[in-house]
Amino acid sequence: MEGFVIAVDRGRYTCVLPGAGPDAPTVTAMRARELGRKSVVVGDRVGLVGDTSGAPGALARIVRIAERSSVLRRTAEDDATTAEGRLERVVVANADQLVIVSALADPPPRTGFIDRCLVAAYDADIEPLLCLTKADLAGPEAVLDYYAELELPYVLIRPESELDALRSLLAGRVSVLVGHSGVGKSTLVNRLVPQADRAVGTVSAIGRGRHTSTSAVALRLPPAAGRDGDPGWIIDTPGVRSFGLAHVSADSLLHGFPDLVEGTLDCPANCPHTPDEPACGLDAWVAAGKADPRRLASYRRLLASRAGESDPRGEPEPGGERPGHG
Ligand SMILES: Nc1nc2c(ncn2[C@@H]2O[C@H](COP(=O)(O)OP(=O)(O)OP(=O)(O)O)[C@@H](O)[C@H]2O)c(=O)[nH]1
Ligand SMILES: [Zn+2]
Repeated sequence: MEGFVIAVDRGRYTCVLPGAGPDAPTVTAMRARELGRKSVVVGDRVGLVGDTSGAPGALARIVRIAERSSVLRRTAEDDATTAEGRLERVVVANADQLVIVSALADPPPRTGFIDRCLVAAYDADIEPLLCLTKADLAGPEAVLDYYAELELPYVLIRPESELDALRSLLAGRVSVLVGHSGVGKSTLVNRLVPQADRAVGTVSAIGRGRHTSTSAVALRLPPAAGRDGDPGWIIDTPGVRSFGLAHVSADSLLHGFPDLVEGTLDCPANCPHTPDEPACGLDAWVAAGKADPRRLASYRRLLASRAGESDPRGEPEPGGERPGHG
């Protein structure tokens, strides 16, 4: 039997069988020994044997993991020079889209976080979608201006707005949602999947027990009125507050900044693109108005945090870096 892993909890994997309807029971499985050290994560397509009836107490075994079409990874820290920094985790397998949820106000948008997510998305070969919430509180102009050079798809969310545009972007695909605490991600998940019942306004899981649902969960989207076909799946990732990028090479980091790529064509071979490299073409590129200087600053901040030079947590940026303030 083929299964799709929708949740992982202490060595037990919850799977759904493709073709089984939304009301079919889920199958609980454990890993078979023959899998060795290979980890099974949410989004994996697996081969199941044993009792796949989904009856209470039934336990199936995962004997095979299908080749993954994409792998979203994160590292605990950014610093590629330390063992802790290199500790790499697969967050989700086989996602098609990374939905970066950012509030337009309360909390204000952090383009440093969004840039980090974009690097992770391009690195994983997952399409990004910018989901700007709390559009009732502030306009999107400053954020959109910052990303003007990128063809970054986006949707705006207000409390009373229809979610049709978002639903059509989610249809038929597996989308992972990431966002900082308080941006309205749980509110959005509950609107998209009313039966999900995700906790809203819980402030943050930080400081609580580690077991307070910090692992990823895949939720089946309900059929949308007037639309046929698979409505898709969303994967909520309550535990992912940031993406450490130590596993991403300096060159791959640049893929998160497509507006800067052309500016490196005249760089010397093996240019580190750092501010202390006088021959780096990026300074001239920005000086010539070909890209926004804030974009280069953000790229170099990520480069530096990877090299262990600055704030290794890479959490929010220093004040004044917000769009429209730089
Ligand atoms: N004005 C406004 N407030 C919103 C909107 N969406 C969510 N909120 C409020 O923002 C607060 C945080 O929302 P949550 O959904 O809990 O945010 P979260 O991103 O899930 O954060 P955690 O619960 O910490 O994971 C709540 O008080 C929501 O009612 C919105 O579109 N507009
Ligand atoms: Zn360079």
